[in-house]
Amino acid sequence: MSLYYEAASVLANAENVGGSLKSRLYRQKDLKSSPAQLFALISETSKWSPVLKDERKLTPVLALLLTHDVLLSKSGVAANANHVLKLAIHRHKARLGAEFTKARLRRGYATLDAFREAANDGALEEGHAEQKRSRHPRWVRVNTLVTTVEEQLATSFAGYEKADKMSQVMAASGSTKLYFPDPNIPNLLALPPKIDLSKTPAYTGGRIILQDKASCFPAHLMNVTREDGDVIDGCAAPGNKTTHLAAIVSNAKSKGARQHVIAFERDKIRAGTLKKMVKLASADRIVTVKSGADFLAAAPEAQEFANVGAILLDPSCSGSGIVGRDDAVRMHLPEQSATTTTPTTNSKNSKKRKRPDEAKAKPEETTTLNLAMDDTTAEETPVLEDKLAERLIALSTFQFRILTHAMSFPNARKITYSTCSIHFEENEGVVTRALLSSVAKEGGWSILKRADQVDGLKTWKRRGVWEDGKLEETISLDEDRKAEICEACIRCDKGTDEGTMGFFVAAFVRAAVPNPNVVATNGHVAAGDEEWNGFSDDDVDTHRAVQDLETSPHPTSEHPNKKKKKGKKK
Ligand SMILES: C[S@@+](CC[C@H](N)C(=O)[O-])C[C@H]1O[C@@H](n2cnc3c(N)ncnc32)[C@H](O)[C@@H]1O
Repeated sequence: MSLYYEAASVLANAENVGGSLKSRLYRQKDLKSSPAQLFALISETSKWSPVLKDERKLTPVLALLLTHDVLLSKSGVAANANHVLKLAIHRHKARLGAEFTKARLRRGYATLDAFREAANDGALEEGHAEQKRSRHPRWVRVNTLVTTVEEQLATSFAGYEKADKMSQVMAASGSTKLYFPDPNIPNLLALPPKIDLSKTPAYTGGRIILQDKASCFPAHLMNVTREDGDVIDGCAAPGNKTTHLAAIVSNAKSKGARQHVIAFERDKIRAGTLKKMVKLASADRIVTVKSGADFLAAAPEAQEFANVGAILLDPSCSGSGIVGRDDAVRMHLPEQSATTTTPTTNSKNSKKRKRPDEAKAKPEETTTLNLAMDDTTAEETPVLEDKLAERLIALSTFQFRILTHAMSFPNARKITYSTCSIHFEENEGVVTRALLSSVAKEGGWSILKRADQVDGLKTWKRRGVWEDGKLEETISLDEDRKAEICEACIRCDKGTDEGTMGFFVAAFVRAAVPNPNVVATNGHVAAGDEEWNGFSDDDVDTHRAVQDLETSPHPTSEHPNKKKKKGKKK
């Protein structure tokens, strides 16, 4: 019977453990219930919580979880017949059933099935009509390592109709069988926002990958050819861009080249997710995962990177472009003041011993609880407004370092740099500072102009936006140069008709490097490119620096606003 107590404790998250709901459940080693069962209970209950929160006889979270199971779970409450919670909820079963029917009729649903469909579509949420207008489609990338779009349309999406416009897909309910082929990214389909593909054989078998459109831009913009040799993904987990790169590389490979993707991931736990995703996508024959490996510590001139001609960088960022995912859990809790009787009490005077998981639970201060459902996006957590300026300095310092480090790989000819941030500092700011850096100038790097970008992205209309006053005063660019940089940068905005999250990507190129395939055979780098040695193992742990600016200042002096930080208390 720990199921409900454990679910309540996970939801209360008294210890403020970070990460998505799924990662918290799977990381917690002392759970008695299965993480999958807990996840199912919490996510299903959340769908019904706008209705069920009106139950006022139990502690808020327990009331929701138990009411859900007593009314809506096929097998009822998962407990022995004489368990205190089961008895408590069953005492109210008849009344709950009657209230539930009234709630259904009040909302205008004639049958339970119609009510269920509305819950699954999010229609029970307040402001649903408003949200519907700016909904985020379910983007599906067909994994061409194992299948084709044609095959998926004939099998996994058999019976789906092709929409004429994106707007039709965005407004459709979760049960509408509709798709829209994306005009910018090959092998990408937009499906209705609330569609649940997570249990389909195509998803669990790795034939389709749920990846936001914007997140497909970097690998596509890279436009990998067989001449590019191996490709590094410098910040890879959970691996959406890695497997996308692998699919593109495999396409080039079929024309005769032997190319690999080398995926760096500094966080070992996230590297575990990355490995699973790579295997699931059947990309393990192409991708080598470097688990726990810091890309900043990779020696550019090492033999293992001699054939690296392209580097994709999608480093940690503020995550300010991430949209509230449609599959996020939004739990509506009963009002705290409404808690009247509880089978186990949190009252100070109670003589009854508290269960440890209950004792940990802090009182719900809000009536809604928002939880990220899974880890398939990024590792970013929202930044508080008052900490934003500091975080942006820390993040952009790290981003600049990682980008210029990539520029120091002697045989690299292409780099993409992306973030899911909307901030100039992390985007056009980093790009400009990197372009003006000595490593870029000496290495002959320039930004990939719009006219030279791959089909599909050349025509993408959202471009970079310049913000004066955000770079240090010593950087002075004329208006033409600013406009040129912005035109080369690609942006995606959230809440638009295009159905993307907020995103930024730019690419860098250079021509004057030897053919990587030739270099790979002799293992030597071209003369003249050796001066830049990248960063050593002794450099600061940037991840810590990103998370804690106060205690771990950055060693590089190249950040524009760093001077302003001088003298700051550490
Ligand atoms: C924004 S996420 C990457 C998302 C990924 N590209 C995708 O599309 O699935 C950034 C990742 O980079 C990792 N990371 C940050 N700094 C790194 C470094 N110096 N070396 C290797 N990995 C790093 C973080 O742990 C995190 O998993």
